[in-house]
Amino acid sequence: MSAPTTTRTTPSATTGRAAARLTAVSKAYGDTRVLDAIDLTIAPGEFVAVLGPSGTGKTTLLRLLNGFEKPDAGEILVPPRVTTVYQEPRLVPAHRVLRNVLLGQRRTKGNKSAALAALTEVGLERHARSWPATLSGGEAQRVALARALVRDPQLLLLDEPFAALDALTRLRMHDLLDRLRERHRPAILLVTHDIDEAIRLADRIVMLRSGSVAIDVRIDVEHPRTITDPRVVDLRERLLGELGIDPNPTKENP
Ligand SMILES: Nc1ncnc2c1ncn2[C@@H]1O[C@H](COP(=O)(O)OP(=O)(O)OP(=O)(O)O)[C@@H](O)[C@H]1O
Repeated sequence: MSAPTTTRTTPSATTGRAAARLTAVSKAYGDTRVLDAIDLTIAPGEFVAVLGPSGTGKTTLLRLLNGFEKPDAGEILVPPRVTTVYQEPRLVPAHRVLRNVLLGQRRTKGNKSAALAALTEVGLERHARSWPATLSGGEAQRVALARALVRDPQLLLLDEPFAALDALTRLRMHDLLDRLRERHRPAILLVTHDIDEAIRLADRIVMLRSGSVAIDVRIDVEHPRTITDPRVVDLRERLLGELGIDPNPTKENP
């Protein structure tokens, strides 16, 4: 078996037509085998949603891609610019919004105007001088998105970024993510528990189960997708079935 590696590389140089590639990647914590020889390739600009029951290694997969974890075996190729947005916005309370967007970057005139432009893109330019504590949950998460965008990621990792938001704000965030994606075209890997969110946003859904890829399916349905579209209904039933959930719980059996 080859030694495990994580390599940051120019996508076109080593990964061919891929923004990220995992080859035979395994990861265990003690006796718990979390990922078992996973193969996964994400194309440049592709939006992949990762679903799966709790504890199947979704977050571990993401942590391998952003380099916070090392694989036990296999090879991971990622581009140089990888950025993660988490469920909680992770803003520094002692810094104003603009400085949070600039976090970790030099405070040059160019970087500042790029940060302001990113805040404008997420509709928060008027909050540039606000403190994080004065923002709503949705606004704070938009700042987190602006902070990710300003780094111009080739691979954007989203770890349940909308899970803590109310339903209406979540729908607005879906629209915003659509627009940002259209403009910036990073490859995206979204970890979510929300099947409808995955179907609404992604080009492709990967479902993990017991450390392996149980389903890997492209969503060939044009946007905007409606939940009544028969192709969406079929896909939803298939995904719910894999999770062991009845798609029509109120329907009476004949
Ligand atoms: N640092 C760690 N040390 C030990 N065990 C860990 C660690 N991180 C994760 N695990 C274990 O690895 C397994 C997979 O965890 P992971 O967080 O990747 O799952 P997940 O699919 O993201 O779960 P959820 O949907 O509940 O967020 C779990 O059994 C978890 O307890």
